[in-house]
Parts: sequence; C-alpha cells; structure tokens
Amino acid sequence: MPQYILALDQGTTSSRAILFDHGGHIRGCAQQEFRQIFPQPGWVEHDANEIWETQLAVARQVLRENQLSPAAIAAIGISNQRETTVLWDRVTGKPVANAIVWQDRRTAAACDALRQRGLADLVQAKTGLELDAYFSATKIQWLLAHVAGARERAERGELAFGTIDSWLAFKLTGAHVTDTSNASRTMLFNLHSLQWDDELLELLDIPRAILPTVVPANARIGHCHPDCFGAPVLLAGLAGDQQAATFGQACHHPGMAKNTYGTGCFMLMNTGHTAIRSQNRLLSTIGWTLEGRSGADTTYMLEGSVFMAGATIQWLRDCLQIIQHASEVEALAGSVADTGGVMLVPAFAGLGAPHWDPYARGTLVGMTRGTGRAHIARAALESIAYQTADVLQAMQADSALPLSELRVNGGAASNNLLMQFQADILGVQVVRPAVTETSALGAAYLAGLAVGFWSSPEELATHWSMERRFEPAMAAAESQLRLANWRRAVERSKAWQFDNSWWFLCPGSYSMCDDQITLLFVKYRRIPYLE
Ligand SMILES: Nc1ncnc2c1ncn2[C@@H]1O[C@H](COP(=O)(O)OP(=O)(O)O)[C@@H](O)[C@H]1O
Ligand SMILES: O=P(O)(O)OC[C@H](O)CO
Repeated sequence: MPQYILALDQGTTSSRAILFDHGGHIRGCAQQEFRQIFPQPGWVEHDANEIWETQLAVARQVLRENQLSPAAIAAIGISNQRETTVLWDRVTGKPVANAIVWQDRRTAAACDALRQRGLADLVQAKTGLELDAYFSATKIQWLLAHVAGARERAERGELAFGTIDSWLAFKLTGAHVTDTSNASRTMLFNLHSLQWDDELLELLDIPRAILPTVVPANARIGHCHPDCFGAPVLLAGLAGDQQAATFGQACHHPGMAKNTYGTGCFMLMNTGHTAIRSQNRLLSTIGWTLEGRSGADTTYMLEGSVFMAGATIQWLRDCLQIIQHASEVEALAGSVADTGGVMLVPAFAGLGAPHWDPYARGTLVGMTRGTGRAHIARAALESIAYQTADVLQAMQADSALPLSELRVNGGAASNNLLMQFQADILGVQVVRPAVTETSALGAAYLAGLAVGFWSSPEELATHWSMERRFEPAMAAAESQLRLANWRRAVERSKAWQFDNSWWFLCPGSYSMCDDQITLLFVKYRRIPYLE
C-alpha cells in the first residue's frame, strides 16, 4: 500500500522534492540550487536540462535517503515556476535554447509594439493578463525569431513549447501536456473557453502545433519512464506554484487569500467560479481545474505579482554583501528602530502589479549622513511589505470580498520582523501555517486527489493548521503616512530605464534638477509606451 505522495517543487532558484504522508506532513525533503544565467542586463535564463537533472536528482535522493522503493509512492505531483518558456525538439527531447525565465525583460519593447497595435484590451479580456514581458507569449515569439530554423521547425510540428510543468512532464512520461493554471500564464489561453485562443495565436504568429494539450490539475498524466526511479510511478498532478500554494493553503473558498514570499511575492485571492476582470491592473487567472465525478470545475483567482521580494534579500547578500545568509537580515534590520527615512524600491526587474512598468529601476531614497547598512536592510525588508500593500489595495478595490486574514508562506515568510510589519502596514491579521512548503503541498494534494489517496478538498482543509498569527499593532494614521511615503518613492523609480537616444531629444535635461528631468522623461517616454 503506497504511503506517500512525492511533490516536485521546481522553483526559480532551486529544485526540491518533498515527500508527504497521509496527514499532509513532510516526511523527507531534498533540494538543489541551479544556475541563474544573465547573458545581458534584464535577461534571465535557465538551462532546461539542468532544471531536469536537478529535479530528477532530488527526487531520487529523497527516495534513497528515506529508503523507499517507488512502490511506496502513490503518485507524483508537480508545482513549478510559471511562465518560464522552454522550446524543445519533440524527437530528440533537446531544448533549442536556454529557457527564458519569467523575470526576463528582453521582450518589453515587443510588448510596447503590441500595445501600440491596440491589443492590450483584447489580451486582458481573453486571458485576464496585462500585456507584459512577464508572460510566455512574447518569449516564444523571441525564440522563434532568434533561434536559427526554429520558426520553420515549429511550423512543421517538430518543436514543442512548454512551461516548466510541461517540460518536466515530458521528460518524466513523454506526454506533452500542461494544466489550466499554467496555460493561463502564457497569454495565449482563453480564460473563459478554457482553450488555446486562435485569434491570439494568429495575431502573435505562434503556430498552434507547438502547444501542449491542456488537462485538469488532478489529471492522471502517465507513468514515469522506468529508468527515472527503477519502476514506473504515476504522474498525476500539475499546477503553477502560486496556484498550488493557494490550494495547499486550503484557500478553497471565495475571499480566501494567500501571499507567498519567495523570489517574488504573489498574492492570490480565490474568486470562485467567476473570472473577475480587474479594473486595478491585477491579473485574473486560473487557480485550478478539478476533474470530479460530475465533470470538471474551474476556480479563478485575482493575482498581484510582485517581481522582487526574497530576491531583494539576496541582493543585500550577493551584491551589497551586508549579510552572508538571508536569515541574518532579521537581526540586522531589527538592530535599528526604523529605516531613518530610507526607502528602497526594488524595481530591479521593473515593477509588476499594480504598476506594470518594465522600465522602472531600483531606487534608494531618503539617505542621510547617518544611514547605515542596518537601515538599508530594514528598508529592503519593508519594501516587501509595502509592495504587498499596493497589491492588496488594488485587490480590495477589485473585489467585494473582504479579507479577514492573509495566509503566508515562502522562504521570507519565516522572517518574524517582516510578518509583523506586514500585519501593521495592511491592518490585517497575517497567519503562518505549520507547513510552509505549501506549493509542494498543493501539488501533492492534487496528485493525491487524482489517485484517491485523499477524498476531497474538504478533507484536505482539515489538515491546515496555524503556527503563528501576527496581529496588526500600528496606528492606522502611522501606516497611512508610511504608505504615502512609499508611494512617493515608487514614483521616483518609474520609467527610469530608457533608450539612450532619448537624451538627444532632450539634451538640456542633463543640467536640470531632478523633477524637470523626470517631467521631460515621462513626457517623451510615455507617449510610445503607456498611452
Ligand atoms: N529569514 C529570511 N528573511 C528574508 N528573506 C528570506 C529569509 N530566508 C529566505 N529568504 C528569501 O526567501 C527566498 C527563498 O524562498 P523560496 O520560497 O525558497 O523561493 P523560490 O521558491 O522563489 O526559489 C530567497 O529569495 C531568500 O532571500
Ligand atoms: O519560483 P517562485 O516560487 O519564485 O515562483 C515564481 C512564479 O511562479 C513566477 O510567476
């Protein structure tokens, strides 16, 4: 009798394999980091083979370390970094190029061009997404245009596209599939018909032949090749990591929300069986499609995606070198009572929701002669909470659903200083569960539902338990004042990066004061980009 579900949690910076027992408890875990490749400023790539090799290695490791045979595993579920785009040869299984990662900004200008063609509204209406370089569609276009022969091979049906779930499912089983949650991040999937959208495919000139078959999140996909684990194991669950985390946090009912503090920050609120069209630049996205006895049922989400959260702490570690480990930031930030007026806007990869400015850049303001590393560390931590506050404000404006508490997970959710500040700034209770590996847990739950290891989402909800609750303790006037200052800082970071040729349009601006430079810049830059 199989006792475990194995979750493969393929994140932006590491591949993890986690074993869950019937109570939803972690019984084993293995993790490997892999290379982040930065070929040019603003570009981020992964080697898809390295993703596969590290993922397979940790899966084998966790079985070995726990002395388990494949027969002990009822099913495997995958939770994955979303949007990251792989194009591979169907016959050889070889990627035609490095994967283009969700953080990669190389297609920002291509998105501007699509916006100029008036496609932003159509994209939002059909896919629920902002027209942004974040999503897979323009990354696919880039690969088809820049890899020699790729377009012709794609049109002949020789190449396959997939996000990381598809890639791993292909390597494990040979199937070319994705689930609705991952499909909904490509900017090619119709949120309402739950099909690839032919009009968008035509407008973006992407051949249908490269796309995977879309399946429910709890689909029984197929058995892994025996050489993966020595005997076949069923792959039966797929979900984008943020949707998986929402499922793992048991946010099964409309109005329930979670925020994941990983590389980025992703707040998702369950909006039930309705896709809400955001008026405040949030994403409407698919949470999960569950196949049940009476057919398939799709649950939708509103999402606010913030690009830099825990990655800002990595920047303190790797670039400023003011800490050696991420865990040290709490003590350093806690060594000062406040930031001394310093604000850090970590727009290192532009700004995501609700600003969607790919040309924003990291900005540190408010420094004085007394500013030290602790103030900057504290400002970095606080920036994570402020960005979340911007998202929550947009979410509450979009949805009539009141938020009673925010469930949290992800690496940086272990930081108590950050979690308390988050509760203070939001004026909402922040609740950390006992199991914080909720992306992996969600994938395990989906796979377990597929094979009858668990019976229903209601049963799964009984597993959820709280580790700690953070109550808001800051006066509302104080949090409002801080948020107002944050928003001033955000304005300074916006639309910073631009083509050098713009300087020739406004040569006098070199010697002007800051505000005038900004005015001139916004005027020239925003005409093509934002309007
Ligand atoms: N104690 C901490 N305080 C703040 N950030 C932390 C802490 N521990 C880890 N992090 C951050 O959390 C991130 C890792 O979280 P994780 O959920 O594993 O991310 P991902 O799935 O995106 O790879 C890193 O960016 C790291 O800097
Ligand atoms: O790898 P994570 O956990 O940072 O998640 C990345 C997101 O899925 C990107 O949309």
